[in-house]
Amino acid sequence: MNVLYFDCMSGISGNMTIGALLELCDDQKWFYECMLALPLTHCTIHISKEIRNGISGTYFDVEVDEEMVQPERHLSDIYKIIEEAQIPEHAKTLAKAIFYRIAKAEAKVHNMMIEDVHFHEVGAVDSIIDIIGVALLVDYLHPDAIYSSVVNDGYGFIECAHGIIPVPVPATSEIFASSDAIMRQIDINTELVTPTGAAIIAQLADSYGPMPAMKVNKIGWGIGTKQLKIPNVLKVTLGEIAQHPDEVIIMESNVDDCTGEMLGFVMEKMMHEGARDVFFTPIFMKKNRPAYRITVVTDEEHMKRMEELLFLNTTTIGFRYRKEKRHVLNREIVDVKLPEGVVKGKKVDFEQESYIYPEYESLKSLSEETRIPLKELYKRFQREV
Ligand SMILES: O=C([S-])c1cc(C(=O)S)c[n+]([C@@H]2O[C@H](COP(=O)(O)O)[C@@H](O)[C@H]2O)c1
Ligand code: NI
Repeated sequence: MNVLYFDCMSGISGNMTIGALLELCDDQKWFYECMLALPLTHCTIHISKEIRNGISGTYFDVEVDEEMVQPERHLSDIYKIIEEAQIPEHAKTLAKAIFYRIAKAEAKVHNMMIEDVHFHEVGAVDSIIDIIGVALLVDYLHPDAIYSSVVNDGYGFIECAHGIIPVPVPATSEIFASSDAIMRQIDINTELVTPTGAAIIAQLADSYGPMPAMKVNKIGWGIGTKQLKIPNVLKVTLGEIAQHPDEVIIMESNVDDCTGEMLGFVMEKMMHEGARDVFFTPIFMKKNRPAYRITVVTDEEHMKRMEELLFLNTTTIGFRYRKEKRHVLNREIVDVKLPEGVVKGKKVDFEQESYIYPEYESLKSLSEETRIPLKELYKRFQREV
């Protein structure tokens, strides 16, 4: 599974993200062409190599012609620009979702309706270019998952169109408050996370924490505008990890009046009709009744059918359900040759090791064919892998 890991040691902004992601692309020509085709005028894109504390990276900057007054833009105007851009549909959806986060936060901070928010700095031409650019690059790199470090912001005050405002700036705080993002303040007396940067990471990151174990393939450094005592860089790592994040639905019901035959029957039906797993746990219910908890592991697609099977085939009159995250290892079915025949095995990789486990049905068939006991074939299988 290909992943991107954002190390937001010096916070995050739109231009730092573009700089870092550009360094991860083998070919950048298509990116310039898409950006130049955007329906925005009186601005020039500059891409250069710069150094912060000895670390070289890509500095992406949009120079806006100050002489030309840009129109005041609402969210609907920005959506129109995104819609008209010659970019893939997925990049458009992503760019709109990032802008929506900013608009929602601005509306909350300034006590306005989202439709009435008009963008001055956040939402000016450079932010539009930054956000569309980020969406394009993420679409191009199409990672299976994106993780982030805890996002560092500074402290103190900064001056912007509103006057002097505290750091983290109100829009950034709001964006984080309405997402799962995890942030902290570090000992740097300025803004490290811009509202655009906050909206990008809040939209992209699946989770926050230290970098997971991965095979590192490439590193991109995005340079921040300010000179700080720490390196003002965003480090994005492109890597591969063996785990695959996934979501399942867990349905549960406690029954004290269901026979063993009914339970066995419903389990068979559910497994046949797409449940990932069904199991029973002995429990003691109210009124000291020995009973069973029925647990069904399923997905969105099969949940409705599982509900029908549960109500039709057991005595239950209700169930609880929840979504749970899970991590599974990537797996591949392989043939393992034994002197007696071929057995199918499940091959999984974890960190530097590979493991192969026999597929029971395949082992059972060979045992029936050869009359060699299953446990003996199991031992022979282990010797071959
Ligand atoms: O323009 C507006 S409304 C604005 C609001 C806020 C709030 O926190 S509210 C902050 N700022 C500052 O503008 C610059 C540019 O931000 P980008 O995200 O476009 O890079 C930045 O310093 C913000 O803190 C502007
Ligand atoms: Ni504002």
